[in-house]
Parts: sequence; C-alpha cells; structure tokens
Amino acid sequence: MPTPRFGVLLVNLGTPDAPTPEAVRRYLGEFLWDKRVVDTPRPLWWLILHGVILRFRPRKVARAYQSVWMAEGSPLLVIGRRQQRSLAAALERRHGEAIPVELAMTYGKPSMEEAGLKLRDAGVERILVLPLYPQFSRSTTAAVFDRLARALSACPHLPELRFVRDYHDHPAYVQALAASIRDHWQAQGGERGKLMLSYHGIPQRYAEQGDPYPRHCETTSRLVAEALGLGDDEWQMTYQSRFGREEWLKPYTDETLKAWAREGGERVDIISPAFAADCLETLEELEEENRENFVQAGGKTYRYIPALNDRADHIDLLAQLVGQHTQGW
Ligand SMILES: C=CC1=C(C)c2cc3[nH]c(cc4nc(cc5[nH]c(cc1n2)c(C)c5CCC(=O)O)C(CCC(=O)O)=C4C)c(C)c3C=C
Ligand SMILES: [Fe+2]
Ligand SMILES: [Fe+2]
Repeated sequence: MPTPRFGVLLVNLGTPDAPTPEAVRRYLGEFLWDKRVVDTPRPLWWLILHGVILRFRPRKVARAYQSVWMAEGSPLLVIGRRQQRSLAAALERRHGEAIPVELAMTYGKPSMEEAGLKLRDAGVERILVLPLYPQFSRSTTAAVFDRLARALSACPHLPELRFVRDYHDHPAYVQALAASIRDHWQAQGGERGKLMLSYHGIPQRYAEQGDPYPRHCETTSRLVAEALGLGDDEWQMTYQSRFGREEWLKPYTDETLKAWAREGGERVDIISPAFAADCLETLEELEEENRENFVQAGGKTYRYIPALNDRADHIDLLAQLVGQHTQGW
C-alpha cells in the first residue's frame, strides 16, 4: 500500500458507552475531572465530584440519554462515524488518493490512542487534527490538545502535526448553517419563527480570563443573520447547558424562550451552531426540555433545526478545512 500523504484525526467530546447510570458515571467522572472543563481546586472538587455529583447526577442523566439513544448507539458517536466515512469519501474524490480519517473522543471511546494507532498502521506520518468545535473554547478545543499530547507521550517517534484551532467564521461553515435554516423554512412551506441561535455555554469567568468563545459565537451568529438577510428583531443568540452554581454566559436559552412566549411570541425556530453533531444537548435539552419550557409559557410552535451532522455541505466544509490546513504536505 502506498504511504498516504497525511491522515486526519476528527475529534469530538465523548459520550457514555451505554445509557445506564454506571456508564454515565464513568463518562462524567473522566470528563468533569479535566481541569480545562472544571478548574475548581482539586481536593475540593474531588469531594464535590465524588461526594455529590457522581452520586446523584448519573441516574438522571442516564434517563435523558435513554430518550435519545439510537439503535446503533449514542447519537454523538453514531453521527461521528457517519461524518468520518463521508469525509474519507470526499477527500478521496478531492485528492485522487485515499486519505485515512479516524475519529477520536477526548473522553471515553474511541480513544486518541486507539485512533492514533490506526493512523500509524495505515502508514500515516503527518496528522491534521480537526476538533469538531467551530468556536474555540479552552473547555473543548484546548482539552483536545492536552489529551492528544497525553496520548502521544508514549509515542517513540512523533508524527508531524497540525491543529485546526477554530472555524467559526469560515464562509463555508456560515453558508452551510444558512442553507440548513433555509431548507428548514422551505420544508415548513415558508413559515418562519423568530430564529434562536443557542450555543453551549461556559462559565462567564472563563470568558473574563480570556477564552474567546463568546466572541466567536457572536461572530458566527452575525454572519449567519447577514447571510439570511435577517433584521435585528428576527433573531437572537443565547447560551444553554448551564452546569453548577456560578454565572454562565448570558442570555440563557431557557429563560429567553420563556420570556418570548410570555411576551406573545408564538413561533420559534432554534438551531445550535456550536454542535457539529446532534447529541444529548440538542436532542434532549433543545428538542425535549426547552420545547416544554416554551410551550408551557404559552408559545405555540417550536421547531428544532438539526445540527449540520453529515449534510453534504458540512462534509464539504470539513474537506475544505483539510485542504487549507494541509497545504504543502
Ligand atoms: C462542567 C462544565 C462544562 C463545560 C465548561 C462545558 C463546555 C462545553 N461542552 C460542549 C459540548 C458538549 N457537552 C456535552 C455534554 C455535557 N457538558 C457538560 C458540562 C460542561 N460542558 C456535562 C456535565 C455534559 C454531560 C451531560 C450532563 O451531565 O448534563 C455534550 C454531549 C455529549 C453527548 O454524549 O451527547 C457535548 C457535545 C461544548 C461545545 C462546550 C463549550 C464550548
Ligand atoms: Fe458540555
Ligand atoms: Fe444539558
């Protein structure tokens, strides 16, 4: 087999192996112990994590996973595998040769070690790391970087590496989001609700310490609104998935939805641009939980617009990113 010019490592967050309290406890235990995600001093955080969170949260969260679990497994992983296959096919068409593409998760399986060994076995000496996070955050993208360094610490000869930091303002990303929103409106016979762009939040403090995430989210939102020709009163951006007691980025998605419904807003179309693949945070928190928030407060029509997943224009964006970041290889 000829040596490939390079390989691609797609990375997403990670997800439990099963929708059970035991599997969710293992997953949360690894994820929430990462200092990039929760920076509370270790001894105190160990007590809170093991004494409170991992005792009570897994049961509740496992039920939420059960409501979105697919026949083949967790949505984040099932969709990740589809993205991996589609990207490999797109790259082969584009480059006229097979480019190995592997999927790894920062937490859980498939691990970086597993994916790295597959790339090595395919003869790959140069790796483009593509975290599936359009907007940079220390809690996601930087955590990928740390985990990768840990996986490579046992590697006797490092591969050559490049790392995509973010793509929040890439024209093909903005166009793919705009096209998916237009497709959704068309499927509703042209009926439009107010557009909510709901991003996974982070603690406000992380932004104050220099995390560019909210600036990236604001830019993505403005560019999408411009691409769709929306007026200021036709859209808003918000943050979801709050965790813990401290203040997170505002405005909060749930509170905004309730306020809109109470003010007489009848229709909302909601999209979550920070997720490259649908997962618990979209399929359960947006499709189920926030729909209820809106309807109970008097709203009528609530429509969730799926993540870009394996849409052709999303795969084409990923292939463009690969082409741009592997120049000269
Ligand atoms: C504790 C702090 C958390 C920070 C900071 C955080 C940032 C962050 N997360 C994503 C993407 C995803 N998060 C997902 C689930 C999830 N996130 C947190 C906590 C933080 N996230 C928890 C505790 C969980 C698990 C569910 C729960 O217990 O409520 C997922 C979904 C995984 C799945 O299996 O489907 C994704 C994806 C981003 C993009 C982000 C910051 C920008
Ligand atoms: Fe999260
Ligand atoms: Fe959530």
